Amino acid sequence: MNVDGVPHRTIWLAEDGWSVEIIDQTKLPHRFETLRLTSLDQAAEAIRSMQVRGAPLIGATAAYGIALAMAEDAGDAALKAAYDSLLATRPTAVNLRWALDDLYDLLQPLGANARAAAAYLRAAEICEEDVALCRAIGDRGLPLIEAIAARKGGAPVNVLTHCNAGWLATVDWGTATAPIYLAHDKGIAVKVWVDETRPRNQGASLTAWELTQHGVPHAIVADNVGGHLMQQGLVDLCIVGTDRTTRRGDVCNKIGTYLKALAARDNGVPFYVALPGPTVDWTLEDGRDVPIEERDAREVTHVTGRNEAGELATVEISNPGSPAANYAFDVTPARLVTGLITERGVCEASAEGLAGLYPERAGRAEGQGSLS
Ligand SMILES: CSC[C@H]1O[C@H](OP(=O)(O)O)[C@H](O)[C@@H]1O
Repeated sequence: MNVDGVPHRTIWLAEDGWSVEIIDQTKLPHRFETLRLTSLDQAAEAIRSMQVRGAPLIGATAAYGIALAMAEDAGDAALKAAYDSLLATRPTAVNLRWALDDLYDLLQPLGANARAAAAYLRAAEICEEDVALCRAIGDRGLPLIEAIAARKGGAPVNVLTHCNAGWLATVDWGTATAPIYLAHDKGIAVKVWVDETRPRNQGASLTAWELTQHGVPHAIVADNVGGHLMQQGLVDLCIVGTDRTTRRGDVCNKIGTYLKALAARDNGVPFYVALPGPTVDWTLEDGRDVPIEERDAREVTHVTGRNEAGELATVEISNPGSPAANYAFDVTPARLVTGLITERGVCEASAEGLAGLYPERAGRAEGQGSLS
């Protein structure tokens, strides 16, 4: 999407043809800085430190991480070590394992001298595929917003979203935001309630920044406000992203998503989840089996922002010495999900719904072991 009017993606091959550039999302919204990755370790650290984040973007970065590793050493041991190193960065987004398996299955049969070129080619393909998948999610989700707009006779469609499932979470377009961007570009009045999304504040710092860049009306709200907005009839639709959705439609997403789904159900607000095919984990049935990342407690006890002097600073916001728990994701059971917006269409959050859109994958899933 555009940054100050200039088209950008979140990750791209540098002009030297081998290093990889990313937007350093830990600096947003106060600094727009790009970072050049020149090694496997830098790619792994970019994922681990959330310089890049969001399931599809994590997958794309991992793919380029393998390519960077192959550029240095394309031997069997190096390939396996790169796979293991990147897999260990973050446990929840299934796109990470999906991309690593894709690259490994492609490269393992090749001779070492062919692996680097093949890896870079496939990483670029994964990025292009993600852009197309997310754009298609926009097309598939747009009618949901249009139908509400028609009912409201021109009054804004109020959409609540959680965390950042925007173009910063993908290579471009985003998942939850793709229908919003298309509706806005089509002249439909939308207003986005942006959950700040503690503790990393991806909503307040990333989604709000994206929407501002695109000119989409929005308001940041504290995470605990959403239920009140729904009770007051101020939310017409919830659209969130996901890091891993099981084959029966259980949705693992940023912590707090489950609570929003409960409030939506209690208030009759449609609750949709937007995802591309690679975010479905066909090997898992029950969402309670999805590995939930626990991150550093310091992300809860401290916050980074811009001080009065305009400098980025980190401050302690909690009682010094008090322990903190930092669960990064939760699972929304399929029964609370109105529908899944995928690049192939909108379906029920159920095994039948997903199998109907992805018959070739549902069939293969029988008997597969679970992905970690
Ligand atoms: C389109 S995937 C976006 C998904 O990823 C975010 O998690 P994180 O920022 O920790 O990578 C969040 O769960 C979003 O919904």
